[in-house]
Amino acid sequence: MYANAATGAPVTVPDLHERKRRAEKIVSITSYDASIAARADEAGVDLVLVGDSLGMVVQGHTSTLPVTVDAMVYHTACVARGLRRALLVADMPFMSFRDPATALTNAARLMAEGGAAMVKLEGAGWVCEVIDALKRHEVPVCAHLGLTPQSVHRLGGYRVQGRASADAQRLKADAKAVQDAGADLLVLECVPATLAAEITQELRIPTIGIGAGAACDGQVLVVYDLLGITPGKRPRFTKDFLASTQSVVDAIAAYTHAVRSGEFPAAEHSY
Ligand SMILES: Nc1nc(=O)c2c([nH]1)NC[C@@H]1CN(c3ccc(C(=O)N[C@@H](CCC(=O)O)C(=O)O)cc3)CN21
Ligand SMILES: CC(C)C(=O)C(=O)O
Ligand SMILES: [Mg+2]
Repeated sequence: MYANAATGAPVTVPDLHERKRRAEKIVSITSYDASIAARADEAGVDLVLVGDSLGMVVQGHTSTLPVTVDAMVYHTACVARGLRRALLVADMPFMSFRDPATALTNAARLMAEGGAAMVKLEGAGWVCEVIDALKRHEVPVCAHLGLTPQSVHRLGGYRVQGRASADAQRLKADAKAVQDAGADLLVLECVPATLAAEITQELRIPTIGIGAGAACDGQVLVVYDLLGITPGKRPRFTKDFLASTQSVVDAIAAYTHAVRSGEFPAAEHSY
């Protein structure tokens, strides 16, 4: 049984590492407000992410780049008031972690004003030095590799990453590098399922997939995607869980169950 879901005890960073050891899936969704956060907590979600996707799904921009630290702090504080048990993770927005000193200042705001227990940041390379600085100052870190939406102008669109073998090798090396730099968790976004499976097996730290297949140690979805609210063409990796349930809590609970049982994501949601 999932200890924290059964006991109501708060989810901690060591709990997530224990989950990987026991092969128990980690369930995560995004939230941007107290009401959805409360429903996610009630449905048994382990980790709630205040994603910079809020720039697109809340603010209506076409990318995540316009999101400010002030906006992230505001939404993180809103979500914190809705949570009792789930671990609260906040995205560091574009340019907010461009050097270690800036990253420390902004992570401090997300934690002290927003109530986040962990921050997430996209990339490897020079980002490893930032991860190391955050960890030395007791900030738990989630790394994020594969499709990193803050890189949309370099990537040329929201496309699957790591399909060519050279790209796959670089992604594996980056995953090891962020782990060695001190990351506690790794989000893998839009990468082939076989590559995500190999990275998950090679790493000590848990991987959380979005469009990265079922072998990851956990899954995350943008909450409006799993409630079928997002307008326009939906990415392959999403599923509307509200379509077959009666309420928002039931839909989030159905997603939670489907991740824990390994039913979601299926092959049709993977690359
Ligand atoms: N509503 C929402 N859901 C998300 O998952 C999400 C956001 N917004 N905004 C920030 C980023 C952008 N994301 C995206 C957006 C589009 C695709 C997409 O259309 N992917 C194609 C892949 C095409 C290919 O094969 O390369 C797909 O059809 O799934 C993927 C991730 C993920 N994130
Ligand atoms: C989709 C997740 C991983 C994210 O980074 C976001 O919501 O911003
Ligand atoms: Mg994000």
